[in-house]
Amino acid sequence: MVVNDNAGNLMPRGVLKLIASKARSYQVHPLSVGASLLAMVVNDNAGPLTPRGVLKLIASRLAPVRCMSFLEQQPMIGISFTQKTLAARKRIALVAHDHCKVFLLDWAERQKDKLARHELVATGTTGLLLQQRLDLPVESMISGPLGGDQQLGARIAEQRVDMLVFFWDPFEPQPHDPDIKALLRVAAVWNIPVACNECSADYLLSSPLMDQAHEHRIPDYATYLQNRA
Ligand SMILES: O=C(CO)COP(=O)(O)O
Repeated sequence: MVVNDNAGNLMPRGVLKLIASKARSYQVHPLSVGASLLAMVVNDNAGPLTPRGVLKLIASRLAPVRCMSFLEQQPMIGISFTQKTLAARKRIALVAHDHCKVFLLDWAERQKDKLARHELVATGTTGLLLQQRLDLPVESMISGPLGGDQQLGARIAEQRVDMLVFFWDPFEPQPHDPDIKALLRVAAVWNIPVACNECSADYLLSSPLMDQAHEHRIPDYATYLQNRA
């Protein structure tokens, strides 16, 4: 689509050069599905372009560059995993952006009995509001935009947080977007359950795993350190 936009206005040789350079830059995509999809995208609506030889050239250049299937690849490059037991009493991190705080507070009040069985930790303002609404102990980090998301991320990496309920705002950019992304990323790295809205948070809390010890898979950092020595 990108390649063919305004293609009608371009002279044939210019088209060739432009498409070839774009095609080359896409070719480095490491996943075979990306390359084959691109081949398809580039060839969609290719009719207006001439000569026909150009199309053949592009299609051959964009044909899948790797044949390795996803199943043959390592699950995550260079990472081995180990099992860790999560205790029945979970350490739950709670976070909400300003426009979502009312949803988190209402949800937490509705789920108060279940939340009371676990340890609660939150970013600064969210924590203060939760404590007031629930009358339960909530450990508060500093406020999110001042580094609270990063503090929670560090706790996840240290395996001191077992679950994240983060009602992030899908409509507003945040000044600390990189911190938010980092928090969500590290939660994925350490394979902890994450809920991003009321519905997913209800699903998490209604899981039988909430109130029992269970195993989950985490990166095997100890073995990595041993092998590195
Ligand atoms: O900004 C936040 C998360 O990204 C939330 O921070 P507060 O709980 O301090 O408002």
